[in-house]
Amino acid sequence: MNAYKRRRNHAPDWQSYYKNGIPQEVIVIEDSASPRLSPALPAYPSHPIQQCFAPAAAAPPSISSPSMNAPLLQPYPFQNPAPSDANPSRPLTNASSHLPHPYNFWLDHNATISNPYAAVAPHPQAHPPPPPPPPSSSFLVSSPNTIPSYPHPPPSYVHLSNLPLHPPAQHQAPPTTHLLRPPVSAVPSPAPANQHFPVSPSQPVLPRISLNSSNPSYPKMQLPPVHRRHKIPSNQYDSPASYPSFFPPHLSPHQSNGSILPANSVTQKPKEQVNYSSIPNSASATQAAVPLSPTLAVWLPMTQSNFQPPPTYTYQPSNITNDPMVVPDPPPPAKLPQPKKRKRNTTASTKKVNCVNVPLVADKLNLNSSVYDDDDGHYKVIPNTNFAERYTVIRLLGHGTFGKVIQCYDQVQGKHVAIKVTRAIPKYREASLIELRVLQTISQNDPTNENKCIELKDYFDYRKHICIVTDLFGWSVFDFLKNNNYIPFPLFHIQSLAHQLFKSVAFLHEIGLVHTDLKPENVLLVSNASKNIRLPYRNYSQKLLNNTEIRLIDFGSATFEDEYHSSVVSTRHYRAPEIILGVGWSYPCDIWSLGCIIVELFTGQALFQTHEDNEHLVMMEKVIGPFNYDSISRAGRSTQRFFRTNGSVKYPLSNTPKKSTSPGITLLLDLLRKIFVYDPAKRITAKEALWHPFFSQALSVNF
Ligand SMILES: Nc1ncnc2c1ncn2[C@@H]1O[C@H](COP(=O)(O)OP(=O)(O)OP(=O)(O)O)[C@@H](O)[C@H]1O
Repeated sequence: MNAYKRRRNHAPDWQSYYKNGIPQEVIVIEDSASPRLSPALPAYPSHPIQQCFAPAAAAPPSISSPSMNAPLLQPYPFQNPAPSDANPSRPLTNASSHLPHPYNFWLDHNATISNPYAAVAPHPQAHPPPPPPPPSSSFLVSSPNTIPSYPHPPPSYVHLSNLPLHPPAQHQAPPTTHLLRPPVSAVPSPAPANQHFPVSPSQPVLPRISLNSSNPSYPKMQLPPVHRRHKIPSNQYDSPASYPSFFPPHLSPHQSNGSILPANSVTQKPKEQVNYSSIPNSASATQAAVPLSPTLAVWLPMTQSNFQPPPTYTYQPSNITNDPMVVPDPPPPAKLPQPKKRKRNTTASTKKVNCVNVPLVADKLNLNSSVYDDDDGHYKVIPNTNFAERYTVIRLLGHGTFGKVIQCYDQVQGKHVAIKVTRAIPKYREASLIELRVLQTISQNDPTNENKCIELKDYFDYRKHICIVTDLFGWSVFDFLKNNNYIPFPLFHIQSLAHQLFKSVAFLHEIGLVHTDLKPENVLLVSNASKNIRLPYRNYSQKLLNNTEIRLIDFGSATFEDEYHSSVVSTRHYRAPEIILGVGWSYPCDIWSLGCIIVELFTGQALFQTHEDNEHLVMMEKVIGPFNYDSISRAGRSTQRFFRTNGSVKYPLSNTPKKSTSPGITLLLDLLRKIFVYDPAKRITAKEALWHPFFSQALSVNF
């Protein structure tokens, strides 16, 4: 609700990130002591992964994101030479020489984590967080370097028949529990031999699905099955052609004019067997006995500077292929179609609640309000007191400008619930009526709660406080991050969290709602029960969630697209540029916020840590690229005031404190590239994002 407050000033020691070497095994310690952390965290940022994504000198224009004239996110290891932020004198041409190998962290073989979606512990907030850990000499953050497993070609376009696994001779028993893949039902039926995955008898075959697919808590990844991949609803990003950056430049099927090369015009090199074991690889010694997953088997060699692609990687439009699993593509268009102007009207079946009647619960004691309210109209939380003749107050869960959230015991249903008790002040009471209306609309349109927004269980007016009753959940994602010393989530958890978020937001947008306040604090874990994982190269343990299921909360600022929009929405760090520039906002502002959240899950840090408009814009300029000069010159005076005559953001200002720093943070994901598009009309939608290949890649337990 509160768009204006906050927060966060911490800085992990990125320098000592890998200083003790690469991980070789994971030890799982059940119920071990809290992690030991370092109190001294030097200034952010200086992590090599950030240096990898320095602005490109001459990046090609993005076909699918025309507004990004010069995309600044350059993937490791395909980046153009460019000086890094942290060390401008050092070009990044030879990133692999100073970066740890991204796949050193592929722990397929050694990971011993059994089903991470198993037990659901009692509500975590019933147990106070562990005391602050003792200081340690080093602070290591888990690996944002897992990111370079992306970009990669979607499995259905990759023919691996001739790809040797490395090294077959030393293959050991395939892992059984750690390859996290979508449920069986969501995965395309296996390809015939020698077509998509290595299946020759001399080559080991990794299990394609090893997670218990019947586990209902695992989010259903919406994989585009092979035979349907050209039948997804038509939009900007629904075909292989929409993902040009997916392919390394020399493999791209796209010509510079945007058209797709016909398959037979792609240069075919003589068929050759690539000897991957001869590729210099700092990880080879430790990974010698680790079988590679299909995705890794493709991308590990590609990360080497001397990699020569075997001809089997060549993209072929499927009308030429003999693969019976692939439906022929339509003939390639001469020019990629311009993205259509997308209209996201609410569907005809959307039920919009227009009137909320809040039942009154009488106060039998008829006390003076000063007994139960403080001076600000907040309800005083006193444990073990009666609340609304039905609940017993247990404890305070959280509070904001608009009120408090209290854990209560429901004597009728015999279970714990969360009650949001709004301040007894007219404007906050009105705001909570808006939230109630939104929650009712959500319930009516998703009665079985498939879309993981918080469910309204009850509501009433008690002692002049509007009260909203919901199920009780665990920590917010932000609280978990904080309690894990801001150690980033592993990539396979980020995949799951991001997929659920996009699904919830796609649903909200479908019914005509913009959330407007998406942030890690408003994403609750159903349970924050976790394991303590101790990595041998760290001298402390870290938490690994047992279950990544989440619920989206705080619909206090949610706005129907066709109704009044306040001029400023969103919490600062997650605020989209169109809101700052005052040029009008809609659904895409949620997508921007989701992008910021995803980066935060990757890094443990808010992407745009600022409290000032110009500084915020200059940070965006640094991370994403220059704003569009034409649209600035067409914008009104109030927008133009942020820019110089050449279109760059005015910064620093005369009153900017000297020590104010720029974030220097950039992270590359193709998905983020499509999210962080200045023009909201060209930004990827939540529905489109659900089809993004990031969500269909199989990820291993990876730190
Ligand atoms: N159902 C729930 N289960 C457990 N904790 C909850 C629940 N709902 C809310 N909380 C806790 O209360 C906090 C505040 O909730 P919420 O964001 O809905 O209130 P708010 O007044 O709008 O807060 P803000 O002003 O910070 O946006 C959450 O961050 C979360 O920690």
